[in-house]
Amino acid sequence: MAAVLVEDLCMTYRAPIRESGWKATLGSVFHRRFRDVAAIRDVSFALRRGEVVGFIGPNGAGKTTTMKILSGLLHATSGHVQVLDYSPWQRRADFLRRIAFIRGSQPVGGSQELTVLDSLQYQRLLYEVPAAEYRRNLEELTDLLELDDLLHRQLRALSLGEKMRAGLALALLYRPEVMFLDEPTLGLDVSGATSIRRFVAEYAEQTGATVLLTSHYMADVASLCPRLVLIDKGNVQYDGRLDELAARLSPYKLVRLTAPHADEARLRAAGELIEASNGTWVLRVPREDVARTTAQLLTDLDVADLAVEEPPLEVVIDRAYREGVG
Ligand SMILES: Nc1ncnc2c1ncn2[C@@H]1O[C@H](COP(=O)(O)OP(=O)(O)OP(=O)(O)O)[C@@H](O)[C@H]1O
Repeated sequence: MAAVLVEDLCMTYRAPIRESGWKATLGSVFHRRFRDVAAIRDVSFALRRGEVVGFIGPNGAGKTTTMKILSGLLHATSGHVQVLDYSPWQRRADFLRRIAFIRGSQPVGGSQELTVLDSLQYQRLLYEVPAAEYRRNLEELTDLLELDDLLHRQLRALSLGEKMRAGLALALLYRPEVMFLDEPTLGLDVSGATSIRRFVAEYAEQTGATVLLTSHYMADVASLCPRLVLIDKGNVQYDGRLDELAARLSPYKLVRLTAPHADEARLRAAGELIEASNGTWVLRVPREDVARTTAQLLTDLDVADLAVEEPPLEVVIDRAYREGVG
């Protein structure tokens, strides 16, 4: 059974039309006009239990809308959704205890006057976490999220990165089996983002949770998600392995070599030279030629170091957004 099943999902918002000027404003009090905004159209995908999947797409593609439907905050206009064995829009208490929807833009809700520990205790009551389980989970989360120094501080006084750590602890205290993570590293510095990534990977591995993650930071996707669902203008454009998407959209690999005495002309003959500094060279080489070219370079030149790299994921995804997956 799939942990998450989405079939032919459509969502159309009814948005009020607001014109500028006082006459129009006054008129709209009596005659409100609306327009339909199709946010997602015929979106289908399924997640197996324990999968960690990247859900990516440009701004306005429909990612948050889909996640809101999956967590039961919105009722889809049409289509079928099933999360674990539930229809999310019913928002049954037992469903809510098995999922978490965590947003980087609003990591912690509720009263901002409470301390992190008070909020965790309140969450425990709300989600009916047994006392022994609460103590065990709290200890584990405190350790994994380095919460020791935060527990006795008020939510309102936390920095963005600290809020995200507290938000994750609150959401994961009841051990949800499915996590919808909407831009969990939004606005975090490099080490803050890295620790959130490490935490998500460890949580998923330890608990076998299913994770659907949106992010505009390709480092999140590259480090966590072997599979991608790419959505654009409300439609799924790609659903498959990340490495296959990279291979499809970038028929080149990068060969980075250190060879201080190499002849530039010889290197240019081996591939497109895209970087050269202090004896380190980067060549763009067609995928099918990589093995032959690197063997030849190692034979012909005095090579101190050589590495074959995939092109940066940003480049691949930018191409997918601009030109489509094809
Ligand atoms: N409450 C709403 N009323 C009307 N239109 C909306 C509403 N919420 C979202 N939309 C529209 O639906 C579309 C999808 O929005 P959504 O927030 O799901 O995109 P997203 O992929 O999460 O974008 P981003 O990466 O910018 O967060 C957009 O065109 C957006 O303007």
